[in-house]
Amino acid sequence: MVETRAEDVMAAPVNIIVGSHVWVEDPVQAWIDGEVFKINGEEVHVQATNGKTVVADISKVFPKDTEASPGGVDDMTKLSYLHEPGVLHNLATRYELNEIYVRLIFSFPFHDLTWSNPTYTGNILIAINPFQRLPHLYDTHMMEQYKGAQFGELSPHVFAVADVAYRAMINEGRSNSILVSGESGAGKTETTKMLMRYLAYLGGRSGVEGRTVEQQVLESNPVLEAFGNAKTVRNNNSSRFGKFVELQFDKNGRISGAAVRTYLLERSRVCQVSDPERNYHCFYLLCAAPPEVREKYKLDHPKTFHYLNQSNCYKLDGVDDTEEYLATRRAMDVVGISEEEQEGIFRVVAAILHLGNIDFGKGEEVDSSVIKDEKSRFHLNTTAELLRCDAKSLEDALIKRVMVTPEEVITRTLDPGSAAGSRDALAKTVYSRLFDWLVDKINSSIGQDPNSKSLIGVLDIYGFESFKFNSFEQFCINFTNEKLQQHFNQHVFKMEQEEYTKEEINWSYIEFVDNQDVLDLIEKKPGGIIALLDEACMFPKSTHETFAQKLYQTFKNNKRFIKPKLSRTSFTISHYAGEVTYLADLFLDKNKDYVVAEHQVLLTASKCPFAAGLFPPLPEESSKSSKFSSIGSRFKLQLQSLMETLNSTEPHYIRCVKPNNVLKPTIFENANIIQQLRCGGVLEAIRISCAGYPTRRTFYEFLHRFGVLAPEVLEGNYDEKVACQKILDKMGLQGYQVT
Ligand SMILES: Nc1ncnc2c1ncn2[C@@H]1O[C@H](COP(=O)(O)OP(=O)(O)OP(=O)(O)O)[C@@H](O)[C@H]1O
Repeated sequence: MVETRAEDVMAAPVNIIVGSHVWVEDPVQAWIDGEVFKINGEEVHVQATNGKTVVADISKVFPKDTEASPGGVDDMTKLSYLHEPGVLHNLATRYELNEIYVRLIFSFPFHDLTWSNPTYTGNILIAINPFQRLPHLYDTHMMEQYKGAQFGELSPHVFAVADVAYRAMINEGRSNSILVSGESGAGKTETTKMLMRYLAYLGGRSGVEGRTVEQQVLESNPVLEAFGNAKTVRNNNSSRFGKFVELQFDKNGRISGAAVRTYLLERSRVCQVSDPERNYHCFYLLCAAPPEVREKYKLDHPKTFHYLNQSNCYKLDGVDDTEEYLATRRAMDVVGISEEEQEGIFRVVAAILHLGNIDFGKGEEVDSSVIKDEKSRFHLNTTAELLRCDAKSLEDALIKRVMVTPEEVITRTLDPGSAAGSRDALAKTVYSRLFDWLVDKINSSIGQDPNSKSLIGVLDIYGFESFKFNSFEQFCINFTNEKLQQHFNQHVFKMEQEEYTKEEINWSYIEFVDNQDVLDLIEKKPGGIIALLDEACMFPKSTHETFAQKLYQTFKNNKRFIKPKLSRTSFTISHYAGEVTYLADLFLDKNKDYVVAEHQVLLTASKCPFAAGLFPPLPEESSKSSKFSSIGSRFKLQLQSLMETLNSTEPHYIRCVKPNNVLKPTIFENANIIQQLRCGGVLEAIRISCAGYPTRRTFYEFLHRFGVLAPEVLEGNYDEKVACQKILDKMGLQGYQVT
């Protein structure tokens, strides 16, 4: 078999001659194809098929495969030229035919072209969101087909990934993980659900009635979605948290337990929504509940609530909130949330809405406030009723702060702005505690299998983000992606090296982008950004400006850190996927992770066991000691533990791609997709792959395709292998291997 390195066959300028069919860059289309009509030194003149004439540097001109299959190929490594325009064109061709999956197999010099003994390790499945239901792709018939099918025999599919992970687990007794990534709206959650359905199908108990583990796992999705998903500009059903679902299997390959871990719920959404987005689904579905429920909670149309009416969007196309309410209740039944608990949950949700309607006016004393009017008083009383706490205590907890000094106890009042801030802080805390409670409940009700030796984990986590304005949330998200990228690099790199050594193939060190320096910049202790942020949060006099100055000083010579000119509070990190500028303005507030003592006391004393249960009394010690906890550091620890779990598994990668920003079928935006392939590490994987030996051909295939280059060789009566060697020598190619 002949293996050629990508550089040798694809980008070599020597291949580009007048008459060559090529790809050239285009500011609008990203890449356009055409024919070379003139070459002037390094300058290549191309007549593009869209009528344009383009002059490009020869290093930016790539050969086009004129013999490419009109339907595209299901595996990128079957492309003759594995370069960016080729990859993009292949995806576009397939997407047009509603073939939304393409795989990229890392190129190891397996001799066996039938792929009868491959591992799925090192493959990436690229999934392009179809933005339309394709039921035939996911029905039971399809699941039956993929069950135990030889890898590569059927088209690429999420089921194939899950099937390989499951088989690998059964056969080798190893844990596996499937990492699903992509930007918001790319299809991660849908993909994850499909994976879970298929794994439940493989590892479920057929014909068992009642609440099985697999049913509970599947039904935990609608519950988590009702409380953790919202409509955003980028996705009508956007998960505002990261999720790792761990399915545990017994020795017979049956699902015996499961655990859900969640990451960083977006708390600010509870009290701040911008048009045309929505708050979390649960608020709207409760406002659309049957009349007796709404009456009980004194609910009205969402537009009457401050936390919902900051945006004009109340309804979602094609979604009936009343039906969603009932479906959520049913799902809660299945996952084992009792009637009483459900009552408590919705009472808390309603209380948050009423809480948001409490406004404050100026009090008589300086910097003090009062409940603004009768309407606010009504909502204050209703909130207290729903939370089963004393209305006066609630009022005090919102507008007063008690400070205990060694000498005396001082009561300080808050001005109306601070009181509103205190109200919002309470709403966010209660909501995030509620969400964590749901996750814990789902976990305890599904149950863990302590005897399970192997698991399959599915990670559905936010992809790299870079907006016009980026804040602490994007910082944490991009930190996550740096971690995952490092995991990916290490895995692929290690694996390639092992394969090459096994095959006794000469290879040079593949220089891949190592992002350890970015990770150090962010998480190193002491001295990394998270550590400096914690320090700033602990120091009472810090402001976002002093924090930013500290960063500028500390990382003056760090090549991954840039201080933007003219800015006093923003900083830029050079991430693996590109530069992102963060506004430090809210970093300190957003990093602080403490519950106002007055809020804690208020809710601990609630007569509603459910609400009080969300605020267990703090152990004596921790309330006294000033042990500092921050969102950033806690998240860092969570990520560390996730990485440890992932490192003990065999990973499989699915990169979801969002083909357009209008969320419509059939629209394929080249530049947008290229950007995602870059951020998602796909192009990097191709680069690593190209540095190896990605193009594999049997001797027969090679002779058939390239024999024309040396007809005399074909005529000679050579052994196939020798003939291949002669062709390669004649063409002066270097870096190939014949094995
Ligand atoms: N395989 C699919 N078939 C049909 N529709 C899909 C598929 N994948 C995604 N979609 C559509 O795209 C929408 C967005 O997908 P999804 O919610 O899975 O994105 P996401 O990557 O999880 O986004 P976020 O990060 O915002 O949660 C879905 O609501 C659905 O309408």
